[in-house]
Amino acid sequence: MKQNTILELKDVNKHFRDNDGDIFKAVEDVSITLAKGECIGIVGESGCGKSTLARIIAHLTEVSQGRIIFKGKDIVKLQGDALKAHYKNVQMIFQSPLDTFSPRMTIGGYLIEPFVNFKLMNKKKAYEYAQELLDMVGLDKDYIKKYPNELSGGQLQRVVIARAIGIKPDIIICDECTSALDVSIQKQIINLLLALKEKTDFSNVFITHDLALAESICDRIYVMYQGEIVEMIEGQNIVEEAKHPYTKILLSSVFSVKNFENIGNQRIG
Ligand SMILES: Nc1ncnc2c1ncn2[C@@H]1O[C@H](COP(=O)(O)OP(=O)(O)OP(=O)(O)O)[C@@H](O)[C@H]1O
Repeated sequence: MKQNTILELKDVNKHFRDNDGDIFKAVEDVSITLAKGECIGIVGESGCGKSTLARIIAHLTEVSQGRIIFKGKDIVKLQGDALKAHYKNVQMIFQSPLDTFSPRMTIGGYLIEPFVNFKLMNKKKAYEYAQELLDMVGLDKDYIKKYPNELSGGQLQRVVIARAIGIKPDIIICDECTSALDVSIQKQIINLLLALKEKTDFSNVFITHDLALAESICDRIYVMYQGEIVEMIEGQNIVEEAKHPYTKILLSSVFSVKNFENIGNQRIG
């Protein structure tokens, strides 16, 4: 393990049983590492096991086999209070922000929930902090009183990011966190994540089917195919470095790097 490694998955497997009782291997012998402040990408087509792997990292799904070393300790068997405490360390941002909210809870209520639940601060302090967080993600402080249906998808995703950042986790997992948004809004959210990452130095697991997007923001990319990691590539050089036939197919079918670069160069503030 490298000195600055924050997370290491060693030969992790997740098997499900289908309706006939047969075993289905959703994640097979996956080994990955994540260093402090690093952004790794997990890329692959729908159904290859990306979300299952994300849930394993966040400890929302138990592994069938393998080890998960977080800050030097195996966390696979964490339970009770220790597990509850660990949930603070890893935050997830999902594809569809609206699913994350209860329609009857205000944005303020949503934002203060973890701080009050984890007993990190009292309600008054949490409300003040929630306003700071809204400001940090480029939303007006008055949004605290609004309900989810009064915000756009992009604004809701900013609120989700605000809450995740506010907990000061070591790791943020973004699971297709921009896929449900319009292209221009996607770019704003990515730029926001990059800016916040610079400020707060969290480590990032970025899950996407979009190799171009992964290439533009990740330090390293793991390519996943049918539950296995088939290739690991250092970011920025996917086209030159890709060796595995599956990665090459992804490259040729999923996107045009050139087109994305043209859009990608126009940063939205
Ligand atoms: N709880 C479960 N029980 C049975 N099979 C499951 C379960 N969760 C996931 N799977 C199966 O595991 C495989 C991987 O699913 P997963 O959601 O991890 O893929 P994915 O790459 O994230 O796909 P997508 O991008 O479409 O979400 C799929 O075939 C899925 O049907």
